[in-house]
Amino acid sequence: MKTIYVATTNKGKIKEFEQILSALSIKVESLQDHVSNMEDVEETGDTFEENAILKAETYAKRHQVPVLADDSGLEVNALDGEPGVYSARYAGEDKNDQANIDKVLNKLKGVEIDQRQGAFVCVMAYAEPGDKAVLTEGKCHGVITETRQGHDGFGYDPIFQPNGYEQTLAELGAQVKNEISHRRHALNEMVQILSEKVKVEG
Ligand SMILES: O=c1[nH]c(=O)c2ncn([C@@H]3O[C@H](COP(=O)(O)OP(=O)(O)OP(=O)(O)O)[C@@H](O)[C@H]3O)c2[nH]1
Ligand SMILES: [Mg+2]
Repeated sequence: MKTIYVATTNKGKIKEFEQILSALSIKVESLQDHVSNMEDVEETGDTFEENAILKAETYAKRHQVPVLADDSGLEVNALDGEPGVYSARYAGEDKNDQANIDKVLNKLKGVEIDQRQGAFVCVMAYAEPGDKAVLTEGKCHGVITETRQGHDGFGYDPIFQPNGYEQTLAELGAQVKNEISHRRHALNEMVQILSEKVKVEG
């Protein structure tokens, strides 16, 4: 199978892509390690789908390699789906995880635990140079805790407790997260599609 390049500027995501895909026996490389000038793609879409397509198709065309990219984020029911597509930049353009967490916790101050449901969403896009992207989606449902707990992972992991667990993703650690995460679910489906594609294309 040809090498697929994972295109993301987020170090936390790269680690998860590599761990999940190696468990699924797929070899990937980081596009950032392959090219010297991986400039960020501007995320001008209003939906995860639009931004995932933008990233995969633009990087594939720009660097002439097959690309996997995702657009992901946290949707909180009590905040009408915020931070959503703006998850990385919720508290400002400098993408500060700690400030983003503070903003969510402040907005949810006084909201009871049974009203703090939310989900991580991941839209995965695979594109070959010049072709339209193929998309899959994964979700991980849970609740937003009242305080930060744990140090693993990235983003909002310290305040997200997946359904069926008593700890946050940051406490549960990479092994558990990568079994149950939105990214894992989206990649499982994508790997199925890519293996069918290989069979058809020979
Ligand atoms: O706690 C978290 N655990 C996760 O598993 C997770 N997945 C996404 N997110 C949040 O959503 C943003 C993605 O935004 P995003 O898809 O635009 O990615 P990004 O800007 O970080 O990098 P790139 O891939 O676009 O280069 C991230 O920065 C995080 O704030 C997560 N938070
Ligand atoms: Mg981004």
